[in-house]
Amino acid sequence: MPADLAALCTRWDMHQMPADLEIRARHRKNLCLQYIDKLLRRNGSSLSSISGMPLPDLEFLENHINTLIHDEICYNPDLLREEHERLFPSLTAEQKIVYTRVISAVENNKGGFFFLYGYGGTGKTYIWKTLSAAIRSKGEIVLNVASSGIASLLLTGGRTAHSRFGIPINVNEDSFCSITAGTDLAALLIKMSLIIWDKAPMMHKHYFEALDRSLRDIIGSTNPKAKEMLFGGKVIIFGGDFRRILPIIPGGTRQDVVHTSLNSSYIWDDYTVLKLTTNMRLREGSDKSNIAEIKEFGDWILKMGNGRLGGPNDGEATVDILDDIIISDNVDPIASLIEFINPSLLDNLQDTTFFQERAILAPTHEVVGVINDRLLSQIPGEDVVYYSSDSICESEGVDNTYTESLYSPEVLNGLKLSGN
Ligand SMILES: Nc1ncnc2c1ncn2[C@@H]1O[C@H](COP(=O)(O)OP(=O)(O)OP(=O)(O)O)[C@@H](O)[C@H]1O
Repeated sequence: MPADLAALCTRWDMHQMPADLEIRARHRKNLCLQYIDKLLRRNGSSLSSISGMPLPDLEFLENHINTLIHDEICYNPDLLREEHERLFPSLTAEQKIVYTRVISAVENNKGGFFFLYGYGGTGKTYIWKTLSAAIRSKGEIVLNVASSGIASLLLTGGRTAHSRFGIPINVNEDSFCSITAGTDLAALLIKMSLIIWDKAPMMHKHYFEALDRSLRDIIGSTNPKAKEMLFGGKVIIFGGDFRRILPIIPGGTRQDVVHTSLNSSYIWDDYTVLKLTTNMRLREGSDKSNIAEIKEFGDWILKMGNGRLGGPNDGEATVDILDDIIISDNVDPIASLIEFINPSLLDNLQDTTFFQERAILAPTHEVVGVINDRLLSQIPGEDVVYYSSDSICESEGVDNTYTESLYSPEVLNGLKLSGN
């Protein structure tokens, strides 16, 4: 939080407003404060929690609507209907079954917990988009979340589950999300019709259990029956593939990992599994030159996930990796990887789509750091470092100035945490 934010407030210019809208200085200031408050609330804070900050006038507070709900219902219904009309007819038979089951559960309003199981390319994201368009076009709320930031980018209005539900970083079997009754977030959760949670299997079961307890609590405050219902009687659909990344337990055994998975949770007793089995990346109309290659890779990765490569094994095997996904440069593999993903980097620096179309994924933050440093060293000009956060989350139990002082911005910025 910049220290001169209060001064900044008074200088804020309404250049974002339509030219024909004349707003007097007092109104301008209040709109500005309301806007900053909205940004803060999206990130679990508010103007009132920062000492010395002015608040919007009561006049504006009276008109204040729940910005979280507003954000979720402000989609253009005509565009959503068009999108739905485009996507729905092309759903395959198995995709339509998923769609119908979920839509029926939402319409019945009696809750439902689904798991959509399908390996990569079977069209899970396609279904999320179709479901979201169908429900949002009616003015209802769909919360699209994913277990990782990068996966959440694929969803319309997607957020990480952590930030959307205020899930604490350190959870245990008794944890709750940081959602307080009566807040904007609580009202959003009471009002929403469907939660879509993509790439769910990579999260520890305690995250889902924390959400279950919190929803029962929050929704139960308006409807006592919800306390006895899974996820407070809301419809929730998880998606993913257990062959991919499971929860990471530092130093954990195979049994530890299995024990922390979603399907080892008490919530799994009430699930309905829906399955997708057709690789839509190989459908008619796909780029023919790539189909054979995609099919070969798809079959190989599926066998790998099913433990069918490297002969009979009990979870450990020596597997031959396909030649085309191996970096054969033993001398400077990082440089080769960067060159492979970003060919002619310097010639493409001004091309705005160049970096949007490529990404290097790495298993740990250390490796991300090494690759980043190498890549940045190739780009001419001075480095500028922007930190995403330099204060500790209140939900982590930092409630006094002494503890806060232990976590200075320098300490926080020096941490290399696991996670996504
Ligand atoms: N019914 C469909 N009609 C046309 N294209 C489809 C259909 N279903 C999926 N696709 C396309 O197939 C490709 C793969 O689908 P999608 O990304 O939804 O799969 P996914 O299961 O989410 O994959 P991953 O798990 O790897 O993220 C996408 O290009 C998508 O647009």
